Amino acid sequence: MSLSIEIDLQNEVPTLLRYAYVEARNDSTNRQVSSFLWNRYPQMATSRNETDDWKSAFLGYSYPDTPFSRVVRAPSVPAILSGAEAHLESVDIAQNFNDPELLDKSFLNGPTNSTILLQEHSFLMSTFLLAVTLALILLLLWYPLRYWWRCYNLRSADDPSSPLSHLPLPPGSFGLPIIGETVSWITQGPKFNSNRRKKYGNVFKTSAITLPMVKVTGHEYVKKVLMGEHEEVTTVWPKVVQRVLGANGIVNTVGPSHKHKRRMASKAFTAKALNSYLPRLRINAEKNIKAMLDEERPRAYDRMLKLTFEFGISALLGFDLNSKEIKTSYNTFHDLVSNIFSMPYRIPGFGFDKAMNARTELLDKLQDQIRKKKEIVMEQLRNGEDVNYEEEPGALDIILHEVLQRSARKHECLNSQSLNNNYEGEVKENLTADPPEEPISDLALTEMGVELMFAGYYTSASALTSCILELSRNPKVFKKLENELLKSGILSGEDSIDENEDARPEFNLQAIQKLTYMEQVLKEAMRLRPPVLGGYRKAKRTFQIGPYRVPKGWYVIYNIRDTHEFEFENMDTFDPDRFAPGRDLGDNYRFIPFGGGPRTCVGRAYARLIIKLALIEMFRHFRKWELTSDKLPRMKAIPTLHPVDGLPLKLFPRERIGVVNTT
Ligand code: HEM
Repeated sequence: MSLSIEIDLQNEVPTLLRYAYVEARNDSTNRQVSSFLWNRYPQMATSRNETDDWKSAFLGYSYPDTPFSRVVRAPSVPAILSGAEAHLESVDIAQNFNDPELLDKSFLNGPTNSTILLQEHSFLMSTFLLAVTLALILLLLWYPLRYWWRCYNLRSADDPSSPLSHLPLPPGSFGLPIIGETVSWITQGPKFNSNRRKKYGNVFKTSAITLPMVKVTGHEYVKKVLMGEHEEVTTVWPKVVQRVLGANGIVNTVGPSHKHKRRMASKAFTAKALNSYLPRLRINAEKNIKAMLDEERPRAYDRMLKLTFEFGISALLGFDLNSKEIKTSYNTFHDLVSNIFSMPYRIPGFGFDKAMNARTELLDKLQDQIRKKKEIVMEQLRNGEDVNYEEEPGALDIILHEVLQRSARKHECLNSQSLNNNYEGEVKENLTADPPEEPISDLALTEMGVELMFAGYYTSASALTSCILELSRNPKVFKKLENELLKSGILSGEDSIDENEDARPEFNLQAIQKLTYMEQVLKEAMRLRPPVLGGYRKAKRTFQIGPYRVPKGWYVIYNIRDTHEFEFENMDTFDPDRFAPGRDLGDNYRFIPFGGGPRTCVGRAYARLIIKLALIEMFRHFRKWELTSDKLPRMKAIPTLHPVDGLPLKLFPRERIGVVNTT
């Protein structure tokens, strides 16, 4: 009992102070005390008015409209006041007012130990009770919630019009209500798939981010999904990817328009086009690999990112930027790519917002360039000229040329007005061709430029880093590749390739394509560590996969890494001879680092070229490289597979660049 009185008094200190204050103010001789109290304990009333209310209330007045007066009229107040009075009687107010310390003691005494204990206990007790209540509620709701979640997902699988509705759904679990298996997916990494594959097989259902989906592994099922593009499935990238890359490029376009854009883009990756990129790429490769010599702690992945980015700027976009401009655009692209798999909530300063800001900045710059390029191409077309490969066009220039040329041919309106001023509208009006070819607008070309960069430089840097990693761990493979390069004559040649253009004979696409062992090494690196782990699709209609049905509207994810694991024995052994000429791989869909079917990677020939070029430069400059740690680096899958530490290397430069010591 006594404890509770103490608590009351403690809790009511402000009341006591108010009481004292009112008392003091009532007494005209005690004005001094009153102002002292006001200054010292301003917290006792939020305003003088409030105190006046209190005073009035205490004296028996009431102001019905003031909240304070309502408090005063509360039934507990008289009791508090009498408690306060009782307390004050034992305190000589007038005396204590002159002694602040005493006043503190009288009014603001801290709670006794037992009071604190009781307060802590009561806090713990109420937390405990709250937790128990919540647990009970959850327990009661658990089974109904799970049942609802199951029904909700099963309802989404209903497609009565489908002749396949009698087939069972793939095995698997929808996980926890609402969040599904999202948490396990994020936390378990590759084990998420492998554990479930062991349990359910190569086709299983799951649910993540509230969406029911089917995950597919193995050449048979993956082929079915990839070949079903446009008919049974359609590509659907996550929302943020869609927004950041835009709806007009290749990646997010579907149907005939997609086919048309791919056809245009593929012109930029013919042998002729690739050969025309080579001189620029070689200079860039040499500059970047050489720069590693000056670095205190060179990291392979970081350098390869810079290198593939610069490759992209010059060969894909066809820009000639100075080092400052390259650095600025590198940072902007980095913001775009590294945040492209963020949560779809645009909050200033967070991932999605950063990626969108980067998009706006890049589109602004690119659109300007495209307008200028367009004028040049228009002039060439008017003069009846084809792409001038001597002038080292970028992939985007070649695509632009193709787009404008086709449009001009098709509509027989090669006059500057129609193409310059209202290109999109003009073509739309006259469109009668079969299959329909959507006009490719400036925006579409701009978005294609951004997406070629996006799709190209992180992926290639990832594959290159895996090659470098495995070559450092497999000296025999290193030696064999070195010998191949030596025999080809590609390694010879002095330092400055731009000044000694003929120093390395036959340095062209065909010569690089003859490096079969290098191709094997690259394939094996991408088998073991595919840069892209899989792809997203959505079922356009209910379709069959194995003995199961995939319902219309469900998401389908095909697994690249898991397919390699399933299809190849000794997944973790690095053995380029798996891909030796004459070794029959069987079905093409057993090895799918570039995907397959109508959505197969558009830039794969370019990617293989730049990776090989960079490796050649590595061999020209270094007789050996080693990892700085004995342990394999930890890998991260987003945005593409890469070592978290950037893969620091110890480099062993060659005495003379390009000269291999064969002893
Ligand atoms: C080693 C490097 C690369 C790898 C491993 C890779 C992998 C892939 C994969 C797996 C896909 C299919 C995605 C899907 O099925 O949804 C793809 C698509 C694509 N890739 Fe690559 N890629 C690489 C380099 C490049 C480069 C250098 C470019 C451009 C120059 C590029 C441009 C594209 C484009 C535009 C698509 C979308 C195709 C479409 O939707 O029709 N990729 N890539």
